Amino acid sequence: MVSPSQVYRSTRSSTEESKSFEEVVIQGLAADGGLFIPPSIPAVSQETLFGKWASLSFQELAFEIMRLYIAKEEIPDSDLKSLIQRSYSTFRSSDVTPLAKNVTGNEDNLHILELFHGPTYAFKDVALQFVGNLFEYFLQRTNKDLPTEKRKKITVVGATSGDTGSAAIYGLRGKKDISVFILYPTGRISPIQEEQMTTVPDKNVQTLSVKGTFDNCQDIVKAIFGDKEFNSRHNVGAVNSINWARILAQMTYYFYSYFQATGGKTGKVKFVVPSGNFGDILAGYFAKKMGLPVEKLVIATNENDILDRFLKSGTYERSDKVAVTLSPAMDILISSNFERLLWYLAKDYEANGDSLKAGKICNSWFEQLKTQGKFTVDKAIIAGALNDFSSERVSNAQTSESIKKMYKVSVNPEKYILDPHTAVGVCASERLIATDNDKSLHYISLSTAHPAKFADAVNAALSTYAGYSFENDVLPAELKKLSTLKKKIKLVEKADKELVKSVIEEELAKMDL
Ligand SMILES: Cc1ncc(COP(=O)(O)O)c(C=O)c1O
Ligand SMILES: N[C@@H](CCOP(=O)(O)O)C(=O)O
Repeated sequence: MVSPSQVYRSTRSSTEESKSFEEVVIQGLAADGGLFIPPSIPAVSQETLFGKWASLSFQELAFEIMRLYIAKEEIPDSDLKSLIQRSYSTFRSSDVTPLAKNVTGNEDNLHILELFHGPTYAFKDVALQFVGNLFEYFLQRTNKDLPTEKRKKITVVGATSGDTGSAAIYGLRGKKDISVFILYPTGRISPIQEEQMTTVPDKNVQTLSVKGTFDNCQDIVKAIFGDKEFNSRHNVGAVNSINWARILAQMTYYFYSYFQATGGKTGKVKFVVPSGNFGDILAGYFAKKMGLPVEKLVIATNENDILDRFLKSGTYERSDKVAVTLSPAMDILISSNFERLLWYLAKDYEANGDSLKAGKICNSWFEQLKTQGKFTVDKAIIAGALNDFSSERVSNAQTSESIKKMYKVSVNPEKYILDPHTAVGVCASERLIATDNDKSLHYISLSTAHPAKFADAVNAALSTYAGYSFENDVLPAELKKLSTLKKKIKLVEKADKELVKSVIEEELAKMDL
């Protein structure tokens, strides 16, 4: 039987309509512009968590979690297990997401959750290796026994500020019946990120370098999903965290690292998450709501601080201009996934648990955002959000200082090198350690990328230290060789939906898949 957490609805819908897991993965964004969510979050008992889940491997845990959100009728146990095994066999660590415990060695209980051991050295691999295999699985099943001309094909269109793009490309390269188009803002991603995306020779992949910002790219992608005619012609698929499967796959590491930090027991844990589009920390929210006893989820932002401002004021307001920071993957004005959290808050604190009403409320907020550039929520909503979240804003200078400090004080291992996004989280963690002043708390600070991806920021912080060498200490051989490979980039001179659509059609014809 299909359980309530295995059917989905749009955050903006006020009708009874619901969708299956396969439908939401393939469709990506709801037709009304909302995001898909399971209206009911499954509860896991403390006995199951600490009596069973605490001793599972990463892959076993992923299976238990995903099973709660995907009906057996859609993916049988054996197929789901094999999808999970294949997805994490590409990681360089047997733990998939290892926890560097007590990096500062003292009694801070500061643990760094290393999420960068996948093929593209960023946390996105944890979800996108799985999503790539999931697309392939659903398409193979749909196309089984169909003649070539009748096969369903998917055109993936994604926006990136650097990391999603390469993780999506590595998850989908060479996959049958799938073409991939990734939009990124020209000049606003790091050289290694650009090399990772543009040196993949597979003919089903094309990167589009768009003159504009990440938000321009993300807006174009969402508008393309809303373009009924284009969408029905090309079956547009999503790899951004608007795709529910991204959030689902990220839940595993919250449970797994919690058990590693506490030795499999109940403990006091805060997760500190460098945040931009709110996809990563949202997975932590689901873990908490499922029953993982987390004290707080801490949103760490850079100078693009819409989330921090919202939690402090109750107003969600788009700034006029994106700040260029040392953590460019978080240079985002609108946090796409925040809409999912707002739906649960509306349901719990304004709609008396009524999903249809929550959709109506959410829809009116996002209408206001579109027409007035902002909306304000009731105090009860903010109070509800503060039960689960707190936030910290970290400046460029503090980010750089955090990289330096960790290099100097780390003992486990010594001279630990943070990427600038991770440094935003670590800076926030250190503030909390000082203000909480509670030795029983564990701080799990999420490390979202390998430092090699952000050479300029890391070198600017560390190059004056005797003995430090980026080439020897930071850069993996696999990334070193990228600069020697041929690049495949298509420049898009204007951030314009129609122009992007025509480029995609032109390139699709050339791919001839
Ligand atoms: C390295 C890195 N850190 C942090 C983030 C922020 O994560 P999220 O957008 O899920 O909040 C991103 C981009 O998404 C990223 O690439
Ligand atoms: N920081 C991201 C931006 C896209 O976010 P997503 O999580 O919604 O895919 C990136 O690196 O591209």
